Amino acid sequence: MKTRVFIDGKEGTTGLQIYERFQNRNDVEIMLIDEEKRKDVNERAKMINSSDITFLCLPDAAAIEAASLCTNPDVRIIDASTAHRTNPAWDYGFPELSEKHRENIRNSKRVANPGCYASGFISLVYPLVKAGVLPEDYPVTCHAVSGYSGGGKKMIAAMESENKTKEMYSPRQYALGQKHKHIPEMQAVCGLKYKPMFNPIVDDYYNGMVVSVPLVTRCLTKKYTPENIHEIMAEHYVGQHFVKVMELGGTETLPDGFIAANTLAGTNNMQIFVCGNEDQILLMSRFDNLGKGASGAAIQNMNIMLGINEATGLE
Ligand SMILES: NC(=O)C1=CN([C@@H]2O[C@H](COP(=O)(O)OP(=O)(O)OC[C@H]3O[C@@H](n4cnc5c(N)ncnc54)[C@H](OP(=O)(O)O)[C@@H]3O)[C@@H](O)[C@H]2O)C=CC1
Ligand SMILES: CC(=O)N[C@@H](CCC(=O)OP(=O)(O)O)C(=O)O
Repeated sequence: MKTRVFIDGKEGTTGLQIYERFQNRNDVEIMLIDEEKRKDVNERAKMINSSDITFLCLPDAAAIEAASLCTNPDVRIIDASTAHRTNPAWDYGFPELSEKHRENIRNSKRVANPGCYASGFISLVYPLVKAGVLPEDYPVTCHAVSGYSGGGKKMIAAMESENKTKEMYSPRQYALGQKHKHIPEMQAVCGLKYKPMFNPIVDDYYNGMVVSVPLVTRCLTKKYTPENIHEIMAEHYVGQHFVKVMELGGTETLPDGFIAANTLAGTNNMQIFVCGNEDQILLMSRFDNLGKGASGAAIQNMNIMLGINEATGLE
């Protein structure tokens, strides 16, 4: 029997990508809502309650509303929005973090898909807190660059409009007040005592991102070298299909010393780099904000929930 899937917000950036990634799958039946009724609460409630799995690809308020419309206890929900990521009643959809995360997702009725920047940050910080390398009170800082599709339909329209201003052709740093919506999940999932400083930059290309976390080795729980950190990261992600720890220093992958943010666009892969020297270590995570940062991760989570190969439809 096919899995009946409803995508609430199918006309948006994430919803459309999920829909497109299902096109070659014959184990899934996509439930289509009448175009004029796609924002009609009663019609959406009907669709949600007659699905096996519903994806929420909506602004936060609409995602909270959609979850409250679900009265059928058998329906499983995967929410791509920020709304439920630190809600303890929901499971955080990052299966590579630990066997427990994967098992929780497998058995879950409510999965919160990680934020794109948060995915990169957590992929770097979580293993080091867990291994006791990074003290919980470390003053973590993070810089990141994203393609403009991360801003959804509105930003895409602005970046592709004829009225694009001169500034929009250059990288633009934002969230200057340190209130970015991903900071709470970064702190909570990693178990950090204090909020990380987070400095995102959006640039003039469609998709792909790099998230960087610098570490000063004298402030770690003891003196660690890049080799030590690389070994810990490699061990943490050993055997993972989508998350790979690259060679130390990026010597083969980045021979010219540049890390471009768009090379994994269109994939669900994530590459982790450990660079630097014995005083200062730079950790970087590269992936697609629309892939492992959104729709790819959402489908990977669905595959795990269905008990099938997690890479189904994602190659
Ligand atoms: N873009 C990205 O890289 C990522 C986005 N996300 C998250 O996923 C969610 C969706 O983001 P994204 O796809 O970028 O956003 P978009 O703005 O591209 O799409 C949102 C969609 O939801 C629709 N919508 C809005 N309100 C309602 C409602 N009440 N009922 C039904 N549909 C509604 C919109 O309709 P209309 O077409 O009329 O505007 C639009 O089609 C957000 O919470 C976002 O934060 C998560 C990870 C990455
Ligand atoms: C470039 C850009 O604007 N990016 C978005 C984040 C995209 C994303 O992942 O948002 P979710 O929280 O829904 O996951 C932002 O900074 O708000």
